[in-house]
Amino acid sequence: MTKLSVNINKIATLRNSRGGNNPDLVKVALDCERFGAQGITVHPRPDERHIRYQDVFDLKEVIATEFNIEGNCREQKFVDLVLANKPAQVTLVPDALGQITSNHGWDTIKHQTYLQEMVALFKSEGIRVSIFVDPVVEMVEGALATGTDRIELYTEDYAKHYHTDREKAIAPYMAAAYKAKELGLGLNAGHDLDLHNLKYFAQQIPNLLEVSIGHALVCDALYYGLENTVQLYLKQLA
Ligand SMILES: CC(=O)[C@@H](O)[C@H](O)COP(=O)(O)O
Ligand SMILES: NCC(=O)COP(=O)(O)O
Repeated sequence: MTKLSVNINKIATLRNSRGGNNPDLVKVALDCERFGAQGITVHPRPDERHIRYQDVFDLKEVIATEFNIEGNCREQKFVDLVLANKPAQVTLVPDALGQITSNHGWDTIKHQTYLQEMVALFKSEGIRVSIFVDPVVEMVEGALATGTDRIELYTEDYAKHYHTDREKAIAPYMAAAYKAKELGLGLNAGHDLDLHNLKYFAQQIPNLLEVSIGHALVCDALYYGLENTVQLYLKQLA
């Protein structure tokens, strides 16, 4: 079964817009768990525009499901944060400073030696590692050589083209997923997955262990409420 990890970045964005603690990020995380989510994802960025570094410590105290921290390991502050909190999983994402949102995966061939070092560091602390990659077979093969446990397929392109030609949109993801399966790499996916495109993705990618979903899920919660929305997403994965 594919696990749903709710990315709560956008809850932090809303909270930060007024400087207080409404909505309460920790409460929302606990409610997502209570409503059935099997994991919580955060992606702290260096400017702390949504998730603050302190949020990670606060969440780690209380989260009972799988805690996934995403970010760029080129920033020492991120590495220190992950090592101090020892989440179930760290997802390595190669974002530039000030980037609005993630827009590409790692080049696992060019940065292989560096990634090997980072993967070994996190794994030596008992943290499962996932590397964010584009749906390109060579990048999956390169990921294997880093020693990573999993890869996360960057799904923006799939989401963008789903409504025009979903067979064509899913094709590179299926090729990457089958390569990961053949190589024994675990498979996650995320970015712009939503209530329209999720079911087909999960049906076509049978070895999908986890999806992390934030932006669309939080938008849907405005209309359906958080509990219904988490349930609706879980239903797409059933
Ligand atoms: C790695 C990934 O695709 C997501 O974590 C996405 O980057 C969310 O980050 P923002 O909420 O800052 O857009
Ligand atoms: N790893 C992807 C993620 O956590 C959520 O991305 P999005 O649903 O906010 O696009």
